[in-house]
Amino acid sequence: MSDLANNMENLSVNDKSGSGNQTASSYVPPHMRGKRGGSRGGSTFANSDRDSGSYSYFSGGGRGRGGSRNGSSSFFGGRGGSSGGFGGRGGVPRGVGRWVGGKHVPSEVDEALELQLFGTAEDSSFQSSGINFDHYDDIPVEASGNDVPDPITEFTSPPLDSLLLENIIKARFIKPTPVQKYSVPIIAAKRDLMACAQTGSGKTGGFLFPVLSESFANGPAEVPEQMANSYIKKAFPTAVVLAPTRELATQIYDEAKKFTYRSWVRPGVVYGGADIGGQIKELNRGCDLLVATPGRLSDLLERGRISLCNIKYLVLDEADRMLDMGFEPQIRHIVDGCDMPSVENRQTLMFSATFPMDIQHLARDFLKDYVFLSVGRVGSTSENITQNVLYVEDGDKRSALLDLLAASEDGLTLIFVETKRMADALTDFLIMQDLSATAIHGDRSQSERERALAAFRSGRASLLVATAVAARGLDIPNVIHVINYDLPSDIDDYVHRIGRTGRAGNTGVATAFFNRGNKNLAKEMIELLTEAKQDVPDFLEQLSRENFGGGGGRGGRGGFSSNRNSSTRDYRRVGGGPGAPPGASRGGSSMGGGRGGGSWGSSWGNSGSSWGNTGSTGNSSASNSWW
Ligand SMILES: Nc1ncnc2c1ncn2[C@@H]1O[C@H](COP(=O)(O)OP(=O)(O)OP(=O)(O)O)[C@@H](O)[C@H]1O
Repeated sequence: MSDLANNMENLSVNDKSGSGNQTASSYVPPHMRGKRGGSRGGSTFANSDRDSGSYSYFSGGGRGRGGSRNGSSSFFGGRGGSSGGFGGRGGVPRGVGRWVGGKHVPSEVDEALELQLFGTAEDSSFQSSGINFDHYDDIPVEASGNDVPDPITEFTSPPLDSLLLENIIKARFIKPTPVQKYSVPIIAAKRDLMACAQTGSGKTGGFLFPVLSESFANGPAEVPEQMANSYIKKAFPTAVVLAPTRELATQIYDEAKKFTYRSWVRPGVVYGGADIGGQIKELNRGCDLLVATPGRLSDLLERGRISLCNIKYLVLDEADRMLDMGFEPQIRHIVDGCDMPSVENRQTLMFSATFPMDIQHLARDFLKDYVFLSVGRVGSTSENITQNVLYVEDGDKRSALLDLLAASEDGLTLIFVETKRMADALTDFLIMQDLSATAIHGDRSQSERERALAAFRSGRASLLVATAVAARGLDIPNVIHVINYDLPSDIDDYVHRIGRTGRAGNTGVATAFFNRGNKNLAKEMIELLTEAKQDVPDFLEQLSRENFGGGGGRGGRGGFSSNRNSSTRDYRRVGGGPGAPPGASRGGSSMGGGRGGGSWGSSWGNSGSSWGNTGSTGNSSASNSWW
């Protein structure tokens, strides 16, 4: 158990003695009295931030991973600019190779760009430095479907393209993670894939490696003649990766920049909330692998700036989220309502750490004869994460939080709340306590979000208060603690949230504040904790018993049995096989609640009809207005 976990054992968060006078300028937690200026309080950051009157004044340009490393890199890595990823010299892109006469001609080595993309082994802001995936070998892997290819055991060329292998080595990836071991040969065998693997276990490489390896070896697809003569200049990507948030899209793009280094493949990224004109300009310079949020991609498709006619690979990252109610119409529009090749003529790849049965069922519309891959149990949490569940009444949460933070080791702490308003209020409160906090949520502008994330990644703000917008996919090294100040209503969201720590073989701590308001989650929390070999507090058992018969189940999602065991496998193997009508397995829940059969059922018939109303931002306003 980590020191933090030990420290927390001594906490009594219901001890009201420490919670009085919360509005005083500086709260002193019980065990810190007489020790002010501990690990967090009194940082120069906090002071300067308060002087500025608001937590939003962070200058960009942190050294964190992802889009924020270059400050400007979230917009096509500053290609053509002086600082960003492929920054051009006199218009010649650095690190971009060519495909000439049926041959791949990699670009010259560019040491400065290499340093920017891959960092050094000593730089802890590059997560892959010194991590160890060895114990992942014990994790059970299940691959179901027809003729599943054997996994690879090492990164070698062949089967991987030699340039890709060089880039993998430059990234200091020593051996493939379990999901990568399987996904590489499955995708190389031209199979569709639904892959479920724990948070932080390398799913991004799981789709990038096989897609890029094939692309490097076989070159670009020809643009159809009638398209080439189009009046409007268009981009013709061969692979499109859809992600639910701008930050995740940017992060995937940054990973793609590493692994496409020196190759003919040019990655690009488009997302809402940013200047569309600048994005179109970048697309016009060429884009072979496009990472996009669905709303902005729909917008660019409508404007005729992108054609999907050459798509060989459609990737849905966080696929369950992408097919959830908010995004599904947009995805259907992109997939069925434009010029993307049919399911038979493209490969469709879905990745997530969670894959509820109802979403698996829906996903079959987009897949053909796919392999279902589960690494660990679908929706399980990593044993690398020590999970604590504390009983805290709503009114005691602030003081409990301060107690926890005071007991924390140095490092980054991510605090999840349910609403944007709460995110702002709690951040203000933390800053009032001289803590270095910032916030990320859907009401903040794109540049504010980027600055907040950059400040957090670089450690200038050690606390990030976030809504669910930061729950999925974000890969931030040194997050040592995730606190669910407010729990989500869906257990899968909890799984993704705590997965922001304990990534890539590292350890982390997750603490949840639980009270009667969360009792619908009690049963699934117990299952999850037990499965991950964590302590289950007595009050949770008691609340679960109280709630028994009260329609627990999947919280907001509902649909299938509340028993996680029955929803952690390939749905084709637990009844409701490919031939089953939609209602047969989706409506089979005895727990009721959740999606609400009526509206869910109706979305099947409405494919693509309502997408246009959801706007052009990265996130569907229909589904996430609270975050
Ligand atoms: N084979 C590998 N060797 C070393 N590091 C790796 C390897 N594959 C991935 N990583 C690193 O592990 C971290 C987590 O990877 P990634 O973000 O792809 O996880 P994920 O499974 O997509 O997580 P999430 O479910 O949260 O989206 C990243 O920092 C990545 O660079």
